[in-house]
Amino acid sequence: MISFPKPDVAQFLKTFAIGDFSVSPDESQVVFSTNLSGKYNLWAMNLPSQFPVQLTFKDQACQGLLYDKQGRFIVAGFDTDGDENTQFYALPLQGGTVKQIVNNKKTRNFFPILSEDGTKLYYTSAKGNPSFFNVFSLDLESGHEEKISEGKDASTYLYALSPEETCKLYYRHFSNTYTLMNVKKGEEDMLITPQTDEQHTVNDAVFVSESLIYLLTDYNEDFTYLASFDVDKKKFTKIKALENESFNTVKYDKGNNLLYLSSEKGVVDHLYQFDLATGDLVRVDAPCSIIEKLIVAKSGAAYVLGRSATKPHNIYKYDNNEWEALTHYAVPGVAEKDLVEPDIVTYASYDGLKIEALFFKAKPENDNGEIVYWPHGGPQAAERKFFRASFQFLLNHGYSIFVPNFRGSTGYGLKFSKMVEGDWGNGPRLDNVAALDWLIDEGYAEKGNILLMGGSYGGYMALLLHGRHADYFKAVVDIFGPSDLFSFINSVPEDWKPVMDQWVGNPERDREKLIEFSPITYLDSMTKPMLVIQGANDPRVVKEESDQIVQALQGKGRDVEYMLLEDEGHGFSKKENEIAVYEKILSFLNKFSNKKVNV
Ligand SMILES: CC(=O)N[C@@H](C)C(=O)N[C@@H](C)C(=O)N[C@@H](C)C(=O)O
Repeated sequence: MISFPKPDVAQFLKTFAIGDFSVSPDESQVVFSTNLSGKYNLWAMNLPSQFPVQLTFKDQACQGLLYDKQGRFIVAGFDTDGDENTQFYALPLQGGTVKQIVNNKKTRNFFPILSEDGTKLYYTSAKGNPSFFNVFSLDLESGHEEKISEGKDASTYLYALSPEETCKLYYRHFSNTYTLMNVKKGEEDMLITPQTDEQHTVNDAVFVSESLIYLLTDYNEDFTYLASFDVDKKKFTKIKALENESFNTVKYDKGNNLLYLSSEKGVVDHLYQFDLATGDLVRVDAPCSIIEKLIVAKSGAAYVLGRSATKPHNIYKYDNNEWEALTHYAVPGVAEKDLVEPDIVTYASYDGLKIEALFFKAKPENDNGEIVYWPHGGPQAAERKFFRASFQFLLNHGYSIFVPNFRGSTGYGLKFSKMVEGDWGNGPRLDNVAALDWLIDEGYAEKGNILLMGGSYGGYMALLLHGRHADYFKAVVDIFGPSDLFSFINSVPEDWKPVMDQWVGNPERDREKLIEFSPITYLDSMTKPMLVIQGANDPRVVKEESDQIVQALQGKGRDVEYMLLEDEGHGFSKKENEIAVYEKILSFLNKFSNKKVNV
């Protein structure tokens, strides 16, 4: 029998992803943004056919995707090569001709919302107010545009309209752990959570009538619960909480008088139906461990975009108590059983704080004995049970991967998430050191023999661990990590700047701390070979953050390779680039593998 070689990097990375999706009002079409052609474009399935047809050829990732409420056209946002300056376009249901409807060059635009009759597009924009944003109403027939709201003390987004459009809901982002919503009815402006000086978040809300809103908030609690706000009575009511679990999405099923709720519990998500008449909350078994988007159609059918550790992005439909997969993405030629499901482990940090981590162990037949240590990005994010082609191909090539949800991560309550604020380089760093010691004590790794790799905040942490604890590692990969917190604070998008004080620190007030927390302070001890990867258009962690650390280390004669991607931002959206990046990473790591890899 003929034998075939092991799957290579390209094969794993030819697993396609889905960035966003929407369902037409009559449920006859599903549109989704996917990299099926190697670059992100919109594709559609004209149901019941699941054969996808390509609608756009812009080769750009989509942000903001919705149908006209009468199902006559689609609105989609695209940026250019990762610059995050999203502009809006309208297109016919069968694609082809795309018409640009918002063209605010070099400006960030967000959250398109169409009026019920499809004549008006509401959107939030940095135009004229780069820190706090303005909201515009654009008449799609005449092209006349009106500013309807001006953000003042926080980035302010138009979030939703009531069914008859008499109320507008605004979302205000003061920091990642302090977000409020206000409802505006005529000239009256009301907060939908009680007034307090205690920081809390409102992370989703839905109108079920002109005057009743259901919202998800952690006001007065650590985990996000379901509450309601009656606009006429100005009354907030707590409805339903779960233990150590935060609701993060709420959708309304009018026909069945139900709410669909998704929740976050550590490294997995759950899905529920909440009966508004009886108050019963029923868990619905989801076909994936992470729910990235939930849509409830007028018919009551629910649509989910989700993924699991061993299953890439797919769209599923839930109807009559049954799930149907509408897309069938998988790793080409690799069975799910040959992919690795992570173990969930818990270890105690330096101060006794319990930290949850995912440990992906290479299968014995592949294992090369190497450990890749991956601090996640965000930092107010988490590594969860979701598919990463990059992890699965490294595992297939023998590398085990350890990922801790250090303090500051999401999924463990508001207090835990706040623990990184103003403390980028101490508590979270020591949680990482405790994880490294745990790996050594448990016999999984040896000091000095660990491979360190991270992206964004994870890249920052990789640089900082390299600078302060180089003796644990033999080589380091930094993917667009901030290298100097002073220059990082100065170069982030304008709307992030008001957040930096609480999130990272103030360059004057916290000068000593920011020096201590900046990787560039520790150049002398960064002695291990490094690979640095950066997207030239990254607006979050700009190219200069990588340029400066590479130049400084190369100036000292250190072994540092630099890979710059001209047409990418904060991530690798084009298959060709993604494959080149991970081929580079694999060959870099293979140089340090004790057991020569059988490729
Ligand atoms: C709403 C928002 O974008 N807030 C930002 C301050 C934020 O938290 N951004 C992160 C998602 C982010 O991009 N962080 C970088 C540094 C990363 O680690 O990916």
